[in-house]
Amino acid sequence: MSPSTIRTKSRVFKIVTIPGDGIGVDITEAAVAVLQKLAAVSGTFEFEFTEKDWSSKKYQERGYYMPEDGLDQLKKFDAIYFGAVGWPDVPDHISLWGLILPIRNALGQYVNVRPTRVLRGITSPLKDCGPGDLDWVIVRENSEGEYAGHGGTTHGAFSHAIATEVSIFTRVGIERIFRFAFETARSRPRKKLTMVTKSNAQRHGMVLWDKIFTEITKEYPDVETDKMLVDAMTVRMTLHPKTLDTIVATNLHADILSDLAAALSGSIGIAPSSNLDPTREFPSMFEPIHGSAPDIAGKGIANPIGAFWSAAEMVRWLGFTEAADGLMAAIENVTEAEIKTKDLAGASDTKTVTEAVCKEIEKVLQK
Ligand SMILES: NC(=O)C1=CN([C@@H]2O[C@H](COP(=O)(O)OP(=O)(O)OC[C@H]3O[C@@H](n4cnc5c(N)ncnc54)[C@H](O)[C@@H]3O)[C@@H](O)[C@H]2O)C=CC1
Ligand SMILES: CC(=O)C(=O)O
Ligand SMILES: [K+]
Ligand SMILES: [Mn+2]
Repeated sequence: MSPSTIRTKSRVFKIVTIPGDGIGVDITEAAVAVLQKLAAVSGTFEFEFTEKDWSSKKYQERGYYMPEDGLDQLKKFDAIYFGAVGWPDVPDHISLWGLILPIRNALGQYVNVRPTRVLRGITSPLKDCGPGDLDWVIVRENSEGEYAGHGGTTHGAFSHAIATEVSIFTRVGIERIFRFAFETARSRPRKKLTMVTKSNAQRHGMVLWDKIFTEITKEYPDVETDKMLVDAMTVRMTLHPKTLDTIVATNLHADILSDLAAALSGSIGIAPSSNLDPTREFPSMFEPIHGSAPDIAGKGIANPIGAFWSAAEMVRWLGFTEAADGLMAAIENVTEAEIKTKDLAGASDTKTVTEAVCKEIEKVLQK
């Protein structure tokens, strides 16, 4: 079959990949292989991948992470697949603010969705916590709050150095993230939303956060709600995981809680994230929640499951629910068969897990 005949049968999605640094490179390569297999087996869509070499290594060579028109380049694609950015020889605030944070901000990706559950075949560090006992979606505010980027440093070289890091909370930003969280909660069987705050100590931004939550709650009478202070939330997540379903939190709080959630579900290497522009004006970006893991980079042992789950979420966002569900089933068949990386107490490397998932995709989707 010539490429033109394939194109008349299926939709071609233009995906830009940014592998970045460390294990970001390994897991992006693995995710692309799995996405290609999924497209081939499903036959209803195709991917055309373009890779950008934007990374800390290139930053050191060229003096920039993205070229000046980098954000405009990204806007031409249907979706962005991201690995991780950050490397020990570049300060972490330079790498984050050179690549990932400008993308999230400039492309209107004000939501970061981070689902977590105990997959089949994976053991939670919590006792008596199997599949179904921990099944959460963390909705992270992804555009403002503690990561607004406002602040400055003066007298930096002196003993009286001063630095500010100003959290920004806007009515527009708070309303839109709560509405998204309520819609997410409403779409899930339990229709339950827990709001995380710290309005006891943070008496301005978090008080506005709480006030607007009370207002928006009235729009969703069918959703059960409760409210947790973030410190106590860590206790509830650990001791009473079954009592939680959908969770909404600020940029910093959700960043921390989602790493904890991943660890409680078995490993940080499993957890996915979707940086979404719900208006769909701009492309959304999909990436595992973990970073570049310099301690295991180059060893071929990174867990690719978080990358595959993120790929599944991308496929779902593009409108292919059956293929996304099929990919998740393939992943869980592989974890259940004990084909797992070291972080999950397994003995398989990245490549072996990737090949096993590709094989399962054929079994699950080629009926
Ligand atoms: N979105 C992004 O690009 C993110 C970037 N970072 C950056 O990544 C760099 C490293 O940050 P860390 O705090 O060490 O966090 P990290 O998530 O890279 O690693 C934390 C620990 O988890 C392990 N780990 C992470 N992913 C794994 C996987 N797929 N399989 C097996 N083990 C895995 C690592 O080996 C390490 O022991 C920093 O430069 C940081 O700024 C951190 C988080 C997100
Ligand atoms: C930067 C980071 O840690 C995150 O987005 O999860
Ligand atoms: K990442
Ligand atoms: Mn994080």
